[in-house]
Amino acid sequence: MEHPSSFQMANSDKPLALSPTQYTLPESHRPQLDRLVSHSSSIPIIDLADYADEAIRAPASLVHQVSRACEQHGFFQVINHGVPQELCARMLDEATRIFHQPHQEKAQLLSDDPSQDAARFSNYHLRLDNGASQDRVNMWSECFSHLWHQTDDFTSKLPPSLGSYGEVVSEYANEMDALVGKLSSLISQGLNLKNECLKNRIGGEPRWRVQANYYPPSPDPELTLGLAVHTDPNAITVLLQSQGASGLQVIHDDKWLAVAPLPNALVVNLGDQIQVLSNGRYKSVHHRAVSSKALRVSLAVFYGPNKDTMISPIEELVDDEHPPMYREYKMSEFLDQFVRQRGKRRMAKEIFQVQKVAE
Ligand SMILES: O=C(O)CCC(=O)C(=O)O
Ligand SMILES: [Fe+2]
Repeated sequence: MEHPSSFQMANSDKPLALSPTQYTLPESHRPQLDRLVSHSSSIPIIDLADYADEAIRAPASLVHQVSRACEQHGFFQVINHGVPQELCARMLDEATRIFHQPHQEKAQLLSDDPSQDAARFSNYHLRLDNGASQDRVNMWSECFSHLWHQTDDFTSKLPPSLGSYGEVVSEYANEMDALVGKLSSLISQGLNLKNECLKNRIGGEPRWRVQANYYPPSPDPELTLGLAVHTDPNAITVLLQSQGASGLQVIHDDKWLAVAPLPNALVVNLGDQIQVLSNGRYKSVHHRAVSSKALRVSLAVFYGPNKDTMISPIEELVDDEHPPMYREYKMSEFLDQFVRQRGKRRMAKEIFQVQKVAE
């Protein structure tokens, strides 16, 4: 058995052993997998077959399904989403391959700086409260992330060592652009807004970030975590996950709900900016990735406002009965907060919440 040292988990060809200090969660932070709410219930599954063009009004039943999912779960899966199945498979293969590159190649892109926009490998951690015998625990995962721009030279900005990853992610991200267009239109319609309202508020030069997550088989899934509980800081996230092992869990009614990988489905979740723009009507929901005995790979595409964009609740959603829940802020302010609270259960949007005045 091998103890994974810094960032070589995906490179080991032997089963990994748990080092007691680096990756083992103290009892107070273990995932308590046996307390999971039953696998029979899940997040909504929404069929997009009847919605091909973001500019047209969607059938009322579809808008209703999306709106209910956004209000009640903040998460749903989409099927018949228009992204070719063969491309999704290639994308996951490429993501898996880059984690298997020789460690020396990956080490050159290793960075602990969360504000870095260029491609980087990293490993998340959980900061423990003062007084615990250890102050941090590494997550049982490796991540690779970078910004994506819809420009011709995007792939040339990625390190050449990544090989064909660049072309595939570019093709995939173009598909995400089309899908996110449909999703933001449906979400706008659910809020009784014009189709293009959310897209306009997020802005003509949105920030797109891609993050591949590699979760190696864990010797004891009860003692490790793939990704600690968090909400996404962007507007809309689309997650592609490998088949087989399930790992994503979302909070629903104060309980953990597992999001089973469905063939040919993509997981959609709302990020913090939709909660703010919708004046609290649609929820950015806490989620985490738990470990399992099998390998799991996922690839998240994050769509959100760029750093210069001003964000505040949309005027049409504010009235006497629904006063603004958040003050206006610049997205860079939000991201600064997000980085500052790293390793913790973040409360970034709460910083911008309008305090209720006691009557
Ligand atoms: O891998 C997953 O299921 C979750 C990934 C995730 O939440 C993230 O990258 O923000
Ligand atoms: Fe997430």
